[in-house]
Amino acid sequence: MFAQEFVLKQRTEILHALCSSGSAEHLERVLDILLAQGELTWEDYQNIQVPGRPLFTNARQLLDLLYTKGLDSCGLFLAALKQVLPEAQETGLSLSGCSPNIKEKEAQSTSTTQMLLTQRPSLVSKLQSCINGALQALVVEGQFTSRDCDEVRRPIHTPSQQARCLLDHVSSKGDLAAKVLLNYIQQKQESGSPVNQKNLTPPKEFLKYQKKLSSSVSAQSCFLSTYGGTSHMSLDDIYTEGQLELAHKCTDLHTPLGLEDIVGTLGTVNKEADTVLVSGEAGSGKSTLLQRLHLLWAQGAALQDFLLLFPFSCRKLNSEHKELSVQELLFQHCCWPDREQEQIFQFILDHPHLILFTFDGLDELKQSFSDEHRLCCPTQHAPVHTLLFNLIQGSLMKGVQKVVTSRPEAVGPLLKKHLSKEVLLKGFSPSGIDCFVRKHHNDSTVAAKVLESLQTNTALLGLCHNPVLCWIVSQCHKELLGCGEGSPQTITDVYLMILQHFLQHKSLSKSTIGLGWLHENLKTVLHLGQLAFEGIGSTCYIFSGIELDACGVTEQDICIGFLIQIKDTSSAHYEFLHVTIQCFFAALYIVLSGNIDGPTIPKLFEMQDMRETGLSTSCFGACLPSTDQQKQDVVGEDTAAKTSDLQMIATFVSGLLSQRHRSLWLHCCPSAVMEKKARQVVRCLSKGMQKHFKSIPQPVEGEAKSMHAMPGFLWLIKCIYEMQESRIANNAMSKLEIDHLKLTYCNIGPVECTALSYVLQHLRTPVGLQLDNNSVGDVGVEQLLPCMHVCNSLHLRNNNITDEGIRKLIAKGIQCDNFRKIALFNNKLTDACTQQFSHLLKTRQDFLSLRLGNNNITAEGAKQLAEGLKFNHSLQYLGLWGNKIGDAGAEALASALEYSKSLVWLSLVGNGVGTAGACALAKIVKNSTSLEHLWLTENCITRAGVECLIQALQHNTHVKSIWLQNNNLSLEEVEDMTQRESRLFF
Ligand SMILES: Nc1ncnc2c1ncn2[C@@H]1O[C@H](COP(=O)(O)OP(=O)(O)OP(=O)(O)O)[C@@H](O)[C@H]1O
Repeated sequence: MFAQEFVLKQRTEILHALCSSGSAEHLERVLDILLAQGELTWEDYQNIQVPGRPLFTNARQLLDLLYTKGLDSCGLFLAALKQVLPEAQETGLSLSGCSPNIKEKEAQSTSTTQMLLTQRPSLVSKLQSCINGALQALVVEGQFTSRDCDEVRRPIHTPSQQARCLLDHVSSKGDLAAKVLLNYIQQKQESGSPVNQKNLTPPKEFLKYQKKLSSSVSAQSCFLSTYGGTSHMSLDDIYTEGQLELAHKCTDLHTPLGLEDIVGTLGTVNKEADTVLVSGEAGSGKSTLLQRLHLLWAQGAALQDFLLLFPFSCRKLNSEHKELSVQELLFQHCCWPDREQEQIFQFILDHPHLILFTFDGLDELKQSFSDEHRLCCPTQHAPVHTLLFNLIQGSLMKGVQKVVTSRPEAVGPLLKKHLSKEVLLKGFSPSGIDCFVRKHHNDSTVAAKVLESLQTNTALLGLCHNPVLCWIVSQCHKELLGCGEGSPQTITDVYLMILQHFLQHKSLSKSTIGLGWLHENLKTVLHLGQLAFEGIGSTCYIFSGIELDACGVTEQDICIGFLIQIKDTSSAHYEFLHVTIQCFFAALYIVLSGNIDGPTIPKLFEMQDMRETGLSTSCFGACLPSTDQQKQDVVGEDTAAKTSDLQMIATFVSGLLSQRHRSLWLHCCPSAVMEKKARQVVRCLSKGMQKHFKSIPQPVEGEAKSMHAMPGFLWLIKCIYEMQESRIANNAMSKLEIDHLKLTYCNIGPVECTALSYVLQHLRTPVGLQLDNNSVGDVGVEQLLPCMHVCNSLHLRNNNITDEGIRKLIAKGIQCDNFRKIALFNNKLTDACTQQFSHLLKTRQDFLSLRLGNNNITAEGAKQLAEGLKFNHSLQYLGLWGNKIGDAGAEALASALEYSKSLVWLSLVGNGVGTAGACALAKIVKNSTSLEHLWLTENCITRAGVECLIQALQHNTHVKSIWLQNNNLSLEEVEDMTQRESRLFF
């Protein structure tokens, strides 16, 4: 059959092959090849790839065009299709007889930009793994602006789409940009492959093993388990970039951390170690991130410096009770070599730097990390956890790179010693939430409605920064959009929503209306609850059929969808969709089961105290039914995961027993029992808070009474928030008398801000709230508004806050009489927010301190601030270090502050104010009757500028110091001027 006729006759099959996955990737790869071949012009390409148009329409457009172009074009298309989708033939599309594989055009004597086109397919593949590096090279060479970078890095793009977008941008910039990019890729290739990988020819059997491992990794990682029982969603289609940060911030990092940076050298603090830790809260996306890395490696799109990648799940390793050697661990748990095992293993031992191990969920391992049992010999047998700990330390198979994930609680100092670096995964950014919701919903109208409803419920929006909650909200969009006023506010509300969603959608009886849905499914909830509860007690997240039977879990219960079958185990084993769902069911069991006795709830809440006092946390075992002696024996192991799980269960128990959910349990449990359990929770929370308050040291005379958060404080606050009863919050806080509450480096995001604000608004006396170095963000700022009236100062250094957050914060702050100081260093503020501050200064004649250091404020912003300062008579501290106000900004401030009677301290360090700026500022030095300290370090000021300041100082005795380090002054000048004026500091 001629190619043209084939394209016409098999049109439906071709369209199906190209588009049925829902992902645009296949079509785009075919287009890449045709562009490279010159078969499609740039104009053709743009007519086909119309953004926002359905994928099928784009594909049809391509087929129509090819048909009109004729026989050769159709032939080349079919060959391209065969190259992109070799498996298409198995799905009924016969491509045999089509033209042979296409090779990219040799780079003829074309321009460099044309080379981007002719080599497009391979460039797309190479670039995916190094987008950030390529962007940085283009920025450094002045070819790209930060706006270009943002365009390319739009989170809605998959890595391959980012690569294409980068190529298109570079093409539009011309030959020079193209040259920079091609040079970068070449250098990356040369330096990227370790020296001995370049000339390395691994044995044939090794290459076969590599292929087998890679296809098994690909098969394991291409789907997400949370979509397992509900719909089909490939990881490629749903994966959304999370926010990654180095635990030890590195100052020269200008671009956000990318996936490949996790294993790169960036941010390494211990060069001797080979283990990177990715830590993050439950549901922050650690397993999904590893899954993404695995898939990219298997697709050849990232981590190509590693010949083999061995993925391990600590959850699964828990069920390995035999002693193994490392060789058995690798081959039995990841991929079995069909031949020449010894040869393959020897190759691995000889080239450790070409091997990557990943261990997901170290916190779920039954044993806590220890370095007691040393092991160096790869053939020696040992319990799996001993092998794992020795691999992490590098005593076994030194040089193999390891990536380990864990919740933060599990990371003790013992483990930290062996880490090359720690990367924090902080869930989705606001744009990540947007992107995820759009990817989750095929129907863009539904996505828009969900996003709109999140904008009107910022407490819920805050929760969606956690991907697992974002997934639930997207999954339950119908319930969400239908609930109007009563839309979810707390974590418990969100999990109740998914409970209702699954029970009503999958249960056989559809008659559930009103609140009856829970009562009708009570048995299922109790069966799953018992399984979850006992599992947590014994650090068990995987359940056999026998264990399911023991808790009465039936086939029908499984069909509801909360339990999913684990694929790669010999007999049927199940796990909960996510560990947070297991915790939720355990909490439901505590609330609903008649088997739960009196001390269970107090014991659950005492966990935190015990951890703080160093006691064993195995008491949860004592809550288990007394018949289950065998399980109680294993409960002795105290893992960090368990503490985190128990905290989460306690949070859910608080929410489930809150007054507003009581009606749900009406027909499920005697109300007297419910009341009793609720009273227990309230008592525990009140006791916990009292204990915290008692621990606050008495202030030294003359100093503020300050409270530093202790572990557990935020958790207690979150439990109080779950109860949504202001009486409880009021009782808890009204007795607290402190001047300053310090919660720095506490991993506070929007969710914690919501709870904090809910509770703090009940304080009787105002406090200084210090939240420096957290992840508050604009959404968190909005959550803090209800407690602004009790904050006399607010410290939000380094919290990812933008002008948008400030707009809302200041609009509220202006109305709060107590609010007098704000510190916002190291955020993302620009001139756009200075108008708000100007308004604040004009309106509030009692405002004392404004610190905006290290943001992006320029002369325009300084002029705006000056407008407000002209009318302000109270401000004492103004800090603008590390901005870019220049001489024009300095002049504006100087005019506004020249006769200030309040300003005591002014910092303009590192602002490029220059000599002209210094001379202008001399006016304040000369005429202000209040100024004491002026900071002008690092400002390119020359002798002439300092002379102006010296002259001004002659008129003023109030000024105590002017700091002038690192300006444009010679040693002689410094010596001379120091002698003339002792208040100058160089
Ligand atoms: N980057 C992401 N893109 C899309 N969905 C995600 C992403 N990260 C997480 N999710 C969603 O959230 C769910 C939970 O994420 P995941 O299991 O990776 O969290 P985790 O941090 O490993 O949790 P835990 O510590 O409790 O095991 C996933 O199953 C998926 O539905």
